[in-house]
Amino acid sequence: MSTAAILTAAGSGTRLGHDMPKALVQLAGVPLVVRAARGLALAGCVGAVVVTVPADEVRGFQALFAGARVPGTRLPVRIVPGGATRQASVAAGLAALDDGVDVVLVHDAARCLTPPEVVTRVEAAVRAGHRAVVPALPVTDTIKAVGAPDGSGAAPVTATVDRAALRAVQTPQGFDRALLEAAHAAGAARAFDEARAASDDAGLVEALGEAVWVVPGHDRALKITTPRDLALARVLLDGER
Ligand SMILES: Nc1ccn([C@@H]2O[C@H](COP(=O)(O)OP(=O)(O)OP(=O)(O)O)[C@@H](O)[C@H]2O)c(=O)n1
Ligand SMILES: C[C@](O)(CO)[C@H](O)COP(=O)(O)O
Repeated sequence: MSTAAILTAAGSGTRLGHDMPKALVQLAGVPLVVRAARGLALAGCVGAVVVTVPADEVRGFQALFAGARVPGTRLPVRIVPGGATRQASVAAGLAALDDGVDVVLVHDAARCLTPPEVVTRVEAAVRAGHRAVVPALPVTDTIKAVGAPDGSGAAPVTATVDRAALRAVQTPQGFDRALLEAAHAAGAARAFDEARAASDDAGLVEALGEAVWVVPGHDRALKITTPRDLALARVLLDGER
């Protein structure tokens, strides 16, 4: 039995605002998707990676992963067309896994600086018997629930949430394969509607009534969503040199 990763890279990157899919945007000369795949390879516990990509970009991504390996490593890569939502892309990745895979890590290409130790921590927790595991960080802002905005755009606060009980969830999220497949099958009707699709895979597992466990995440596992995130990632890399 082995562990595989599904690396989601089929998004367009609207909020980043480049004229190419976000996963192809370069950070210090390396596309985000290649950085993310290298992080998975460095962890040492992943035996294969399935990358979900925009349907019209399959050849371009295949060229990035020449020889169907993560560049600079021997880790095998399969490129598959993703779907209309992240949930649909993960479902497409699941369908492409080899038979011998029993643990699946689902990771965002957009979280391309995730340290390998986070990957190994999540995978080890699944192997230890926690069938659904997410890395996460405590929240540092005060979080308030709000109601509908009034005519001026100001929204009334309806509650202040106890932040001690909250966590901001990252990827990779790790799962027993059978559980993840059951969760995606049960949530399949939501997959093609962005408004109803699950924003993460653990949410589909929770909807089944199954337990999801949290392990420590990492500041560097930030999701590159906006130009500000990309600038922050550049600063983090510069700080390393
Ligand atoms: N249909 C989709 C949408 C998203 N993703 C992937 O899911 C991850 C998290 O999505 P997000 O950061 O929201 O990326 P985009 O959807 O590209 O961003 P935007 O909403 O700004 O277009 C990304 O690695 C993205 O490539 C995917 O594989 N398939
Ligand atoms: C999966 C995820 O990265 C966990 O925080 C997040 O939910 C993805 O959300 P997005 O709106 O698809 O970026």
